[in-house]
Amino acid sequence: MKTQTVAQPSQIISAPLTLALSKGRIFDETKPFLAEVGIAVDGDPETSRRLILPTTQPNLRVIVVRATDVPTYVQYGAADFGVAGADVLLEHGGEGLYQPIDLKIANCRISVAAPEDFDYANAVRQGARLRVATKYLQTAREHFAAKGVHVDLIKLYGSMELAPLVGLADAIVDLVSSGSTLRANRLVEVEQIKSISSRLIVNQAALKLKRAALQPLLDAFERVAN
Ligand SMILES: Nc1ncnc2c1ncn2[C@@H]1O[C@H](COP(=O)(O)OP(=O)(O)OP(=O)(O)O)[C@@H](O)[C@H]1O
Ligand SMILES: O=P(O)(O)OC[C@H]1O[C@H](OP(=O)(O)OP(=O)(O)O)[C@H](O)[C@@H]1O
Repeated sequence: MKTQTVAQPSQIISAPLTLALSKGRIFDETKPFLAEVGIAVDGDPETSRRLILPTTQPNLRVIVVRATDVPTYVQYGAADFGVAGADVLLEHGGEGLYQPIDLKIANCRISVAAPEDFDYANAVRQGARLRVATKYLQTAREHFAAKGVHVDLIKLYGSMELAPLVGLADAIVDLVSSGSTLRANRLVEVEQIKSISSRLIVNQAALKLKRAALQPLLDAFERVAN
């Protein structure tokens, strides 16, 4: 990721825009993209309960939503654009969204993991029916269907690593980055399904109706990403 200095923000946003971000890594890792065009967010979602944050550019505000909700806000036009992980976009389906830029942030992978003492390869070979816990039902369903593995999927909303430790599931489908969460819970990654990074997503109608306002920001995001 490289940064450059370009035009003053007052010159570049010609209509009111709303950017949807989730707090944590997406918020933190999006800040350098805004800094590229001289914009800073006024407020910190880690310490503030405010969900609408102004920025140093009067025509840009940030809304703070759950990571899984970012595509929904953008799809319905409640936000003009946003940043969402490919994992979240795969589950959402991408309807109504234009996905122009891979920002190459929040990099990880979505994988199958199982307890160290579970012979996953053998279970698959023998055609066993596996119980798999995940919040990524769509991705998991497609992955196992493509392999011809029969699975019962159990929907969870977090802490997937716990499920095999207490007998809820044989395996999980979850995000892996450093691998430390798996190691801490004596799980091993048995299959990598897909590399994940975050994308800029834009409401398709906003792209047409607010193109002049959005384009300089899209250009700046593209410059920083590449
Ligand atoms: N350990 C990780 N390392 C790198 N990127 C990650 C990691 N975990 C998640 N991500 C990426 O960052 C995105 C946001 O993750 P984050 O942990 O902030 O939200 P979340 O808790 O998964 O979402 P929600 O609050 O909706 O359940 C994920 O969708 C994924 O693309
Ligand atoms: O391989 P690792 O580096 O351990 O990262 C993987 C963990 O990160 C994600 O969780 P979450 O976003 O809740 O965890 P984090 O914010 O603490 O990374 C994911 O659901 C894993 O639990």
